Amino acid sequence: MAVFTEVTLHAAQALVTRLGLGQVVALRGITSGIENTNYFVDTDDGQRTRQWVLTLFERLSHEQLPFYLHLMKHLAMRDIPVPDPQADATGEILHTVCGKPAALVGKLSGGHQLAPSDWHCRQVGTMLARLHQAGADYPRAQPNLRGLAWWTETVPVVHPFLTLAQQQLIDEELAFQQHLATTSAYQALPRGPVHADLFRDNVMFDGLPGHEKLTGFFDFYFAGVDTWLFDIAVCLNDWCISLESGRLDEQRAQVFLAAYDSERTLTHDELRLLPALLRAGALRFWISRLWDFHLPREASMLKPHDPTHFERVLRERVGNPWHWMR
Ligand SMILES: Nc1ncnc2c1ncn2[C@@H]1O[C@H](COP(=O)(O)OP(=O)(O)O)[C@@H](O)[C@H]1O
Ligand SMILES: N[C@@H](CCOP(=O)(O)O)C(=O)O
Repeated sequence: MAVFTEVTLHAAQALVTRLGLGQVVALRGITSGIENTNYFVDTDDGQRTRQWVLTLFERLSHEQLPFYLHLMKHLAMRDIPVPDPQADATGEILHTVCGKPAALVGKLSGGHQLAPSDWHCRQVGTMLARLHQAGADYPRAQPNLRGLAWWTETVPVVHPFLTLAQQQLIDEELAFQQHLATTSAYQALPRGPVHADLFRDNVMFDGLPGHEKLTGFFDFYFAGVDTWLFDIAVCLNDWCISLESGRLDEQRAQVFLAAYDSERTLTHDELRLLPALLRAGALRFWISRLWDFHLPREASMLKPHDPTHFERVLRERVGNPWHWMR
């Protein structure tokens, strides 16, 4: 469990009072997540009990956070199902709790689909395309802070922890991605705000088994302006693969892409560069998992994700490039 900062009832109540939401009736640390401190908070204002998620940002600064929080508000206002950050009487949505930047957002109903079927992939593909389109006129800009510049800076940091074969793979892939970024086809890819971490555990579904409905995307704290194709690749690499082998499940990948494409038609260059971006998506999470695994931060309870998973995914994407045919 990632509770980097212990939040007292007193501190939670002070925020809830400032937001005019009544009394805190329950406060419990959340037993997952690796970036931020998260708590479920239930409040009662005398009329009704409501459920929230309190996030204390452990790495992101007060300067970086307005991009994410206002993006969530922007998307929520355009009917994309995302948690809406709560404002105080002055309209401020970025708060301070225990000396850390913090936000209080609505709790989404339902749970994760950790073994997704075509049914779930279709809904995620459709909603991702809607999110990209709804975000296109978002006025703030911030690059994907886990993009190429960060990979370039972080690969040397994790290098000493790798075998020679791993060093070779990571170096070659980084060089490949650095070259790709200089090409005119890559630079012309459509772009805008992307979630950039839309894994199975960042989407909620609710409803009876086999009929679950997507209730929301959350955890926007890796979002940034990047190519829409990168977001698609991150999703394919998680929603549409066999977790054991890292191989793409072609059926689910077809369904995901067809659903996305029916909302926003993928361009010729997006289809052509998809195999390269699938590699980029794998590299990005291999690096961050290596970094979290070998250079962990202090946390009261924390279970790092397995880096070897994305090493396998990357080897697969390099060895078996996959092209989608409409
Ligand atoms: N808005 C929300 N609604 C419902 N559950 C949430 C919400 N935000 C976070 N959670 C729960 O908290 C867990 C950890 O949140 P997450 O954002 O993934 O943490 P981290 O940013 O530390 O990786 C999620 O897996 C989910 O169960
Ligand atoms: N999805 C990433 C880790 C980011 O953590 P999250 O809990 O915020 O999704 C991974 O799987 O490596």
